[in-house]
Amino acid sequence: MITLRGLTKRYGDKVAVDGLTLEIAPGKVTGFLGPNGAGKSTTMRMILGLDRPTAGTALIGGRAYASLRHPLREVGALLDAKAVHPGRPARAHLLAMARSNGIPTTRVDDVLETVGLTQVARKRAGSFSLGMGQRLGIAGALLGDPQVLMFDEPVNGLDPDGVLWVRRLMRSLAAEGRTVFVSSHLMSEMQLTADRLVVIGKGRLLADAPVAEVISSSSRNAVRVRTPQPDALIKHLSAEAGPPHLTPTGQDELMISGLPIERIGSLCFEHGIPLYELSPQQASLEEAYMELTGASVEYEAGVR
Ligand SMILES: Nc1ncnc2c1ncn2[C@@H]1O[C@H](COP(=O)(O)OP(=O)(O)OP(=O)(O)O)[C@@H](O)[C@H]1O
Repeated sequence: MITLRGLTKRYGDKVAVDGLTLEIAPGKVTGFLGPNGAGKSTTMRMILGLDRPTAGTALIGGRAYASLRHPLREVGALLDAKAVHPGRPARAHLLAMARSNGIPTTRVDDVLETVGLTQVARKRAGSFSLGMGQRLGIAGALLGDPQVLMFDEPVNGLDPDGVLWVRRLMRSLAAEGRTVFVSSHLMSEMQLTADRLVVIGKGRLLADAPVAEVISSSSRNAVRVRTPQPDALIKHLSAEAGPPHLTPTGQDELMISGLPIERIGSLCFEHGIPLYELSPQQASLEEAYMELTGASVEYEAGVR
């Protein structure tokens, strides 16, 4: 469990993280989303004691990182895969980490095997590709067999095979009852990997809910209706209290949002309007995310 209470970080006038209060529960993959500069890395750094909060607290299993005797056995993290001495072989890097945290050295070969780096364990980390570097970073996070794991953009640079492997790894770590907190900009990947989402913008909490709830709250959820009598349907829909939003998408086709599918079906039945299609159109996580964060995007490219 990770617990944040009023967690705040200011850099001069800039508020990077603004009063975050939330719990990241065990047994789940919690995705951490937000536009560039939203404060995700700063939040993770404060949880790991790498940045000092201006106000508030961040606790791991009820304790501050600084008070953990063997931190790697409590929390494993991949923040920056490049933060490895380039001249040091992968195995030596992990051995040094293990020794400084009272972790048996047999774990080193176990995690090298888990991440698929056994064959290249004696090669210098500096010679690794981006994807191999990510795998080494993940090996470091897993080394102490911790209950809490945090990954900042873990699939960055991985090929499709690697992306699938990371997804399965996150799911299996959560299934073992661990707390898995992972940031990403890849919405389709998060939709497949996460149980729950924490979305922030300009340092503030925008959403903290199960993935399905974040998606269902989007106004992009709609119902597609095909009927030979669209005008009759439009007339009856307009008479509804709180009229729905209608978009004609073809000669005999309408997209309707803001009215339950059951009500649309009943209206058609009551007024004898034939239906050729009545189907829910679910918003993607990407659409829901864009809607949530629209007002919080800090670095926006000009439209060309
Ligand atoms: N050491 C620092 N000094 C000053 N400002 C900082 C520092 N570190 C971060 N910031 C600012 O704090 C804000 C949050 O940055 P942070 O890196 O946490 O965002 P992020 O959500 O991780 O972004 P990205 O998705 O681009 O990685 C940004 O505006 C950033 O410029």
